[in-house]
Amino acid sequence: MSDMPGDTGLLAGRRGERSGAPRDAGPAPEECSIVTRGLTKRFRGGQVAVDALDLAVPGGSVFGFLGPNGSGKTTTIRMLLGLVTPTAGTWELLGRPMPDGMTAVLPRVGAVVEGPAFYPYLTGEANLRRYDAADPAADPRTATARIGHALERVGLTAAAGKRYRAYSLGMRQRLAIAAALLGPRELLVLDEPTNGLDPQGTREVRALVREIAAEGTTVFVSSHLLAEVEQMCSHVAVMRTGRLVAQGTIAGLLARETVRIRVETPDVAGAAAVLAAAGLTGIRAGDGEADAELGAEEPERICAALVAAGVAVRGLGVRRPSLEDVFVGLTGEGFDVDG
Ligand SMILES: Nc1ncnc2c1ncn2[C@@H]1O[C@H](COP(=O)(O)OP(=O)(O)OP(=O)(O)O)[C@@H](O)[C@H]1O
Repeated sequence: MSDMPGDTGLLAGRRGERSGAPRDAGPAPEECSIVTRGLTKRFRGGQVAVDALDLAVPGGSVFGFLGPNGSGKTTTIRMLLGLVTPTAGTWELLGRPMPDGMTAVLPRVGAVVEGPAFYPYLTGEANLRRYDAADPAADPRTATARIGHALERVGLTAAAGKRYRAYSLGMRQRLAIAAALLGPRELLVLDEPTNGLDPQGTREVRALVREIAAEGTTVFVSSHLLAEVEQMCSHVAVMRTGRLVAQGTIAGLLARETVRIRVETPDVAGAAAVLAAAGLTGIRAGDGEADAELGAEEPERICAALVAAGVAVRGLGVRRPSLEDVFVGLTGEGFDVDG
């Protein structure tokens, strides 16, 4: 998704405070499915759950809304959908200012926010039929086709006649997504869709999210799992205690970090000299290994230079930064990947 608007990592908050912060303003608001400005929620008792949030979710993106438990993700999603009233700030969904545009926009938005209430003794299909019948905008004459299509979209056609209680956790979550997809949706909002799922269920949901996005629906998905967001999303925003730490494309955020080359060798001094001669910087000579910032240099050229210089190479590796490295760099602390 390299043609996304704003294909650079963005620092959140007041730009320019941090030296070297990109000054890219991000995607234009009219290209965004979700825009928030200064969105804030202070609960009674004074706790600020979401603090002056500025989000820009480009249309067509799979946008990961990442943060540890309690960082304000669910509260944000509930504000976006009109389930919680913000204390301050404004927001737009699909180009319409909220909450005024709610009635017009919400039919174009699918959401799985709380665990959906499905009847265990009904089949998946019958449960969807109940959901569909409860929607006053849904034409009952086309219900069967709509339900069939939703089941097909989430890969549950073969299991449509099974009772919900016999569904695996992954199938249950896929049924919840099917319920959110009963109408044609331009935006799908999922709050921690893989929470509590086993690895198989997680894979199913991840694949489904990618498919839905490939069909053109913008997906806004919250998660406390870094690796999951890295695998599933084109964009990410990171929350920490109610505040936005960073947002942008994953590629853009990763590009901020340095790729390093590491040489395992008994001749550390010789290796360091070759790395320096190749013009690499940030050289570190350790116990049995030397490493340096690779920059735009090609690892195979470094390998050839080491061999040509007679340096005995036991191992050679290129370390590409992970999203976690980015967050450590941005926040100065680690991210609890397991929540
Ligand atoms: N109704 C409420 N009244 C008071 N405080 C609340 C309320 N709802 C949430 N909070 C608090 O606001 C903060 C943010 O909670 P929120 O549920 O939005 O975080 P989250 O990132 O979605 O975490 P989780 O994944 O655990 O739901 C938390 O400290 C939470 O205790």
